[in-house]
Amino acid sequence: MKTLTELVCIGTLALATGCAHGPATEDSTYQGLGGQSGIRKIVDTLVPMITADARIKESFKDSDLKNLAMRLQEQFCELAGGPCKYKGKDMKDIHDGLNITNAQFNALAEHLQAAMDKHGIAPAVQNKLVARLAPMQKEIVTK
Ligand code: HEM
Repeated sequence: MKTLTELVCIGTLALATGCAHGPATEDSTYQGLGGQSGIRKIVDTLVPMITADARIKESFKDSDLKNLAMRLQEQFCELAGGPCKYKGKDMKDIHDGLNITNAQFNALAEHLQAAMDKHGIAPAVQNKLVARLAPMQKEIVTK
């Protein structure tokens, strides 16, 4: 078993190596999603799935779907460690008053996974993105 000192040394070495290569940006998830064009394809598959699903489509009846697609692309790109900045509204503010349930949140997450499957995204990469979206559940679900 490694001693604490050894572990600290390994950690320090890893940090030093990271610093030598510039700021540590975790972009393997972004690359795994296929970069900007891969993310665009996923979102372009996802949005029609959302608006066709009886469990959630009612919420989007007055929505600007072009704007939604653009914001989702920015958001997924940023969360995946890509070179984007989400410029949309605060997650709590935009979803407030929609009375979204856990089941509806899960429905959207399932569609996202199906869209990623359709574009051949590796399960480990899918899991990373979904794990980064998961903390938003408490901001989005109000019912
Ligand atoms: C993983 C879960 C979800 C994520 C990451 C997410 C993300 C987003 C984003 C980025 C926007 C755009 C904000 C903006 O326009 O500035 C948005 C808007 C919206 N979301 Fe969600 N959302 C999620 C779940 C849901 C669910 C489950 C529903 C409804 C059942 C929902 C309904 C809406 C509606 C109605 C809008 C407003 C669209 C518009 O009118 O422009 N969202 N969401």
